[in-house]
Amino acid sequence: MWRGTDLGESPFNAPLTYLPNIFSQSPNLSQEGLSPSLEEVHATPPSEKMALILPAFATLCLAYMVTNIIYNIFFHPLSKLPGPFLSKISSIPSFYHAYKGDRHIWLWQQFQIHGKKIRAAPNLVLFKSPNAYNAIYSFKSNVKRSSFYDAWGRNADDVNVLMTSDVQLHARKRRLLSLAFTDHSVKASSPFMAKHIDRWNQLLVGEQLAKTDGGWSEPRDIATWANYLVFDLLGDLCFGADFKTKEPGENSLKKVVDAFDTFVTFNYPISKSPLLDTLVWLKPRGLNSVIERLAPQEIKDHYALVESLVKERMAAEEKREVEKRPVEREDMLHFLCNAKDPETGKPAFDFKELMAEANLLILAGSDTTAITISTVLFYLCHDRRVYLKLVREIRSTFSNVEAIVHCPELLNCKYLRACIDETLRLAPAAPSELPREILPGGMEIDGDHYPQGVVVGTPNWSMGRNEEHYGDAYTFRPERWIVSDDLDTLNTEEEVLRLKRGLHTFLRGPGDCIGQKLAILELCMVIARTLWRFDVRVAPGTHLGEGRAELGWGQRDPKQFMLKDAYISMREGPMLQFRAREV
Ligand code: HEM
Repeated sequence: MWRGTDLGESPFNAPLTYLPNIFSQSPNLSQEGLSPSLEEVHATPPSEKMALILPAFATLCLAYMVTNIIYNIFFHPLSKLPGPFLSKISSIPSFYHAYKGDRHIWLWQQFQIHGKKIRAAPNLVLFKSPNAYNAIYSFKSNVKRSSFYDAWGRNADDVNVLMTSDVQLHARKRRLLSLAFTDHSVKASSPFMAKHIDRWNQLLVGEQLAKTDGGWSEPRDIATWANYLVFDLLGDLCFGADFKTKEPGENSLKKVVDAFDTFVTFNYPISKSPLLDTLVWLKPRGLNSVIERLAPQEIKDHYALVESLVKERMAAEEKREVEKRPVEREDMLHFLCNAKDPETGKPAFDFKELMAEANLLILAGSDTTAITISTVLFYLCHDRRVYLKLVREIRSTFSNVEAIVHCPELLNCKYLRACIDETLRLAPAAPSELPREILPGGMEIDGDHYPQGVVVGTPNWSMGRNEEHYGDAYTFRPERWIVSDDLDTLNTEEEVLRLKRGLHTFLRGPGDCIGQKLAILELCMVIARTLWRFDVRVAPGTHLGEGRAELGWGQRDPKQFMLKDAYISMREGPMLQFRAREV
């Protein structure tokens, strides 16, 4: 393919904000009659000046756009790549599908039409191949997070590890944050989890148990119920606060969960829009304060609450250290407050950094895990064979529910883990690509060279449905992740390793999910405790979350869970019922 010119050298790579500068520097424009001379402009009254300047400016913009389109179609380093025609010239299709929430489906359709790689926007190449995945996201990759991530920060102080695109700065932040994610801290989170899951289980069956038909509970929309469980759990785990959103009755914090979903759904199309660079430029120049002022009251209240919790805890931890008292709560905030920078021996985080990371943890950890709880339960309740096999594993491994904690028996429940992996393959918490920008020097992907400045990625929804890699890619079959010499489920170690090279829903490499061990523990405990106690079924007559014919190509199968793409996945359902287990 092409070798040579990096995108950074192209005048068309400049953000739209700099448009007037680019054109005012061109020596030919006034000679060509596109704009008036300086003398003419100075001699005319202001209203007439505007009458001259506006058409000239419009003409310049038009000329820029036409030139840009021609460049993108014929001369751009990505011009030979397959993909929808409109995407060659503009990010509008990408923006439109982000706005509709079906960008992951649109990308999947483009792979079906064009093959293993597509140009999804003028400067964006996406791949559907494990080799490309490993080239883009590994520790050796010559990439950084793209400007997509710059669209998400609240203000100049809100720079957390996820939004840091500078490679060295990210590595430093990451090293410090990982001090709070040790094996010890994950194990210490188990009692917090047990407490919240048990209460959640109680509420799921409610007072209805044995009163309604066959002892089944009222139908529960698991999307909402899982949101509340995880939000409460992370509140407790991160800040030592019980948000109580899962409890019945009024609670203003319940609205925070929805408000964050609204914020993500609003921000995602912006981060995929042709105006991204302009908006990112405007953010520190006033746009951030406008957005902050317009934010829903629930979000403002939530940040204020987190701020006071962090301040209180910092003071309490300092006091405890001075008084040399033992630790009262081993939660995330305890580990973050006490983390020391290994190079300086000083506290790893100041107040602002602590706020930024604490807010990220609750956001990054809540929606993702809640989505996966909903999706695991969806797939289990839509496949009786898998459901019964998993129930048998859980109930035969543990003689009582209290034993389901952070322990080798739980982490060795192979079928449980395989069900989670299979769910994350088909319904990833982040369904589209996690975009990375190529650094100076360019890089090889799938045998082709790509220059500096190109943005690349591998969309998770399409990767998980790669028939070349998985064969029966659309079937929910957890057995594919387990080595077995049983004749019905025969599977070799090599085959499992080969499959694992294609599935990285927690990402891989320098920016992988720092909370993945915590998330796996939480998912295992929620599913195992719930299925140990209850029989579960889809509420008769309900179909929430299922694929439907009217949704169109790629979304018709009722056995597949349908998501909306808002960088993280949005969803509804399933509607489930619970009753005390019969055996
Ligand atoms: C099923 C649950 C989860 C999934 C599928 C998941 C997935 C991911 C993915 C794909 C990324 C990379 C995002 C990107 O580069 O755009 C990520 C990053 C991250 N996740 Fe998770 N996550 C989960 C749960 C959690 C939990 C429970 C926490 C913490 C409480 C957490 C904290 C983070 C943080 C801090 C990052 C940024 C890491 C960095 O930039 O170095 N996640 N996660």
